[in-house]
Amino acid sequence: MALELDDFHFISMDTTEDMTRYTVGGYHPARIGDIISSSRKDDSSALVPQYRIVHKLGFGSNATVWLAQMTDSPAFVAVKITTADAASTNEAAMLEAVSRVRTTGESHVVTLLDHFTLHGPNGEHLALVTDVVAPIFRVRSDPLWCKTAALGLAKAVAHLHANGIVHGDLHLGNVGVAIPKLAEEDPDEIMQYLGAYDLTIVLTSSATKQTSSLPPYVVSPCNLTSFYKKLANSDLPQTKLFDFGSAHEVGKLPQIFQCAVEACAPETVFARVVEKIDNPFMELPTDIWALGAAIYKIVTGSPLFYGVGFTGILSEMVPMGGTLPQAWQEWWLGLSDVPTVSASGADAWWTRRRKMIRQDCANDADADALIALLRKILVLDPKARPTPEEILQDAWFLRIDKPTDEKQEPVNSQERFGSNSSVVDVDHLQ
Ligand SMILES: Nc1ncnc2c1ncn2[C@@H]1O[C@H](COP(=O)(O)OP(=O)(O)OP(=O)(O)O)[C@@H](O)[C@H]1O
Repeated sequence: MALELDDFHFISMDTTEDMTRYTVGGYHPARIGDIISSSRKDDSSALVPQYRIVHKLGFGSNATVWLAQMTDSPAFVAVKITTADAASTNEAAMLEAVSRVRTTGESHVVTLLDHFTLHGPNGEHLALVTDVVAPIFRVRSDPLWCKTAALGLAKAVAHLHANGIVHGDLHLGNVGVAIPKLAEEDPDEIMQYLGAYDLTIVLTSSATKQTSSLPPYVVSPCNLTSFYKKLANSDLPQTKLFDFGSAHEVGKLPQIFQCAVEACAPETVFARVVEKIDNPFMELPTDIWALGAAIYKIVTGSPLFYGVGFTGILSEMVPMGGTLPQAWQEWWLGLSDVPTVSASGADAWWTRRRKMIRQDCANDADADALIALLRKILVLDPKARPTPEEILQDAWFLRIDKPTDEKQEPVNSQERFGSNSSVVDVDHLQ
């Protein structure tokens, strides 16, 4: 298929990156088969590791991410190439800081294997080489699988926080699961399994606009989901947290502020929406709220809040907590038609959610334990939220339940998503 650049922005933004960002300061115009390294392309130094791009893994607002192989090894890696404007982020430094201190047991953060500056027509980009993961949301499975995935994510947060690092953009779009058997598979068979490339040719309306800033085509990300399922079979997942583009040391501001609607902590939304602070402080408890929202979504498959956007989300958050921080009183009382904030109102909120949560838990007791944990985490006062260690010791994580066949009423879409079911995926506040 060939599209003119002017059409592209509207047609294919969901499956590929925004084409208008292929400009100076934007994405690097990578192509399948490109060999990239820290040196310029004409420097053939054998000592510098080189990576051949073989497929697309994904894209975000700050980067495209590619499946690649080292030229001297068949092993697959992920190469994240940032936009030139985002090249100065401290993502590599944050990942290095996290990797420096080893965890006991398996790691739940992607491993930084290499990083370098890539020179291209749109500027200098940061290239980060890590292990390849499968998207957690697409591969989620039964209740024990989900609990294991949630436990891994809590361990990742514990590891970061023990090292004084706030992730800052913790949502399921930034969480994957390791594909440990990837290295054992025949690379040719893997490529066969990923199937044909879905390419869209980029043709500008006039020849003068066809600059080297543009790639010759854009490619849709490959589908690792069925491949992961084939390899993992019934194995329990090893969760891996990635995208450290908003990560920062405790007490410092992130270089890039962005927060997914479904994971943004109340104090951050309040600072942005009510206090109009452009780059609010995001401290450790903001990650804890996001962890609670992520656990909710891993288990239920649905976001905590749906289709309400940043302005509506605050009034959704208040009734579920049951108490109102002092600093919020004036704002809350200034709104019209708001309910009285009370503990019984919060009980009623969680009772309404219970049916949906129960649907994806092993049994009634498992669902009740999860709700008790979520109610400890999802509180408006950041200081009242538990630490990752307390979360890891929580009764819900300590129990392994066998699914029972207690009969469940099916959940309808109104109960799953609420009445605002119009927004589909991760929406960011930037
Ligand atoms: N290690 C990896 N293995 C497999 N896929 C990955 C990996 N890292 C990233 N991806 C894919 O690429 C996408 C974009 O990556 P990432 O979130 O790091 O980019 P970003 O531009 O920083 O995102 P954002 O829009 O949140 O700023 C991810 O959503 C995921 O689908």
